[in-house]
Amino acid sequence: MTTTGYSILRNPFLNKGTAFSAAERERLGLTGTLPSQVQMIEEQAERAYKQFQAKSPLLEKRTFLMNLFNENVTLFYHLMDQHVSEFMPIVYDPIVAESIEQYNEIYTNPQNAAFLSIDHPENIESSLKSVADGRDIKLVVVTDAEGILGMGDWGVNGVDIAVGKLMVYTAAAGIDPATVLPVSIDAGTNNKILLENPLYLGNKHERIAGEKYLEFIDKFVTAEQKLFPASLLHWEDFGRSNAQVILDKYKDSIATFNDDIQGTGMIVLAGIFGALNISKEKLVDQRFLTFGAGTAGMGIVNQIFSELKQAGLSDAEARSHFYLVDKQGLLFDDTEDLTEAQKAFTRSRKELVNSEQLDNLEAVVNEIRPTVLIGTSTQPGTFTEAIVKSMAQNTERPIIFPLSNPTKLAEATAENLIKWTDGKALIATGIPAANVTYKGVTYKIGQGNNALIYPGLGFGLVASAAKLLAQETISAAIHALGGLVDADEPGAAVLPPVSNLTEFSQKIAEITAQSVLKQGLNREKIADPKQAVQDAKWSAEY
Ligand SMILES: NC(=O)c1ccc[n+]([C@@H]2O[C@H](COP(=O)([O-])OP(=O)(O)OC[C@H]3O[C@@H](n4cnc5c(N)ncnc54)[C@H](O)[C@@H]3O)[C@@H](O)[C@H]2O)c1
Ligand SMILES: O=C(O)C[C@H](O)C(=O)O
Ligand SMILES: [Mn+2]
Repeated sequence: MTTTGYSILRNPFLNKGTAFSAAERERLGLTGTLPSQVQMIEEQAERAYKQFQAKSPLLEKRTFLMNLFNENVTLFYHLMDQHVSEFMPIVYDPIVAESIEQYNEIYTNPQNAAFLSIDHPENIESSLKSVADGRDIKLVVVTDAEGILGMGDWGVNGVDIAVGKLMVYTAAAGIDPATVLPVSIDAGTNNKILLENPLYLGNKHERIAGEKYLEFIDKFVTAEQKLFPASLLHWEDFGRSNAQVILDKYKDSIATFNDDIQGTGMIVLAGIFGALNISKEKLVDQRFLTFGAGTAGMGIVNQIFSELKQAGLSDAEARSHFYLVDKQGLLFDDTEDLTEAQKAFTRSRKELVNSEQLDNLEAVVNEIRPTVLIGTSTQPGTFTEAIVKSMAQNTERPIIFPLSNPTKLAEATAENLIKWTDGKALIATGIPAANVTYKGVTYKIGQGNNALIYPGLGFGLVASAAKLLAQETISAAIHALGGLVDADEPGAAVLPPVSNLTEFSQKIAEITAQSVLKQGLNREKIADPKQAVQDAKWSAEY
């Protein structure tokens, strides 16, 4: 990195803008390049926030923040620290979805992301090196954008989700933004809108799949590990047919996790624990219905399954708690087109006399009377009044999590769920939801989004120099978060509020680091895990 003159003003990791002192200006060859007043970061943040407030609509606010990030990373995070609940939905879900849809039209600056093209595997290593620009990379978020949120294939546009996820990492947990790298794997796209858009910035051909794709992924992992051997590799928004395959291939040899599978499984189980704290019920007494048994749905099922087994249930007993509904209806062992992950949790037709009729969610809810209903289907409005009322008839405190993102894809709104169950439903939604006031009680709605857990988990792994992520660590982090609910407050949420994100991310990071050390999975010697987390924490000050 060049560190003098205009090159420093144009380097977002080093730039302080008007906050460079007279001495620094002198030393760095900046005298005369800035107005004479030297400002504090607080003054810069005040000005930036006023500029932010003047922008409308939210997508414009997002563009403003991205430009600020491109100019001065420290100032961006200083401001985000002050307004985390306000900025989260803009920097991240749901507004990130709009920015992805309009990426080619609103494109400004690649935000220090690496763009890897499937047509040029020979460039993987040199590209990663160029983008890192000598920085010591500790965390990589990679997407191939085949399954962006619930919106499907968005080709190179999907890079924004990797950027957004990393912004949440720093704002929530305090990972040094100079040590992170967003990566777009451009394997082509099957999205016709993009292929027909003359402004499309990615590879203008169909998605490459199969052997060639997996070879490219392998080359990427090899290069990434070679260049950044101390890094954690986070997979985001891969398609259903690749996400689990890739995770299984690498999870036992490097520090890695898939956010949609594992992060989502973790946040949902933490939310269920929060709900059970409120209803004073037990996990082993629940019947789980997952609507949309894809990447996230199966990640959730497997996480709960693992917890049930830890509670002493046999494999068969634990499996008997689950019912999966996908496009085909309730999944039976003779259903066609089952995925590998689904096969372990199908039902037998013998157990249900009217199995032929169980081809839609309503029939299944009426028949099996779930106590927990999870939506990861990408199908908006599918938790209908009839379905929700049926659940409420059969269980005192139904746990209902419509998790599909972004906003337009949610299976139900929190407001309707409260109304239809007369305030009985225990709810978490994928995107942020406002409080719901009903019959004099104000219900707070937890955000069941993996963003509430992956930053603490990932930061804890980085801070403890973890070689691998073990199930035991995942479980420890879940319990840490699920226990943070104030169960006795009327209308309590099942998860802690985003406004406390930095506090609970710190706690999750500490628990994660402790667990890594307990299992001897740390690459380096670390005396005190809490101290290691503290020492690794970056703060947005000059
Ligand atoms: N809140 C969170 O933290 C979180 C985390 C991950 C994913 N999600 C959301 O979950 C949704 C699914 O994501 P994914 O990564 O699992 O995608 P995916 O494509 O892997 O899975 C979606 C599943 O839904 C099924 N489906 C489609 N139409 C259906 C229908 N009509 N009825 C029943 N099932 C149907 C698909 O066959 C597939 O199995 C997305 O909207 C995503 O934003 C939320
Ligand atoms: O990105 C999000 O908001 C959560 C999750 O990873 C998703 O894919 O929906
Ligand atoms: Mn995701």
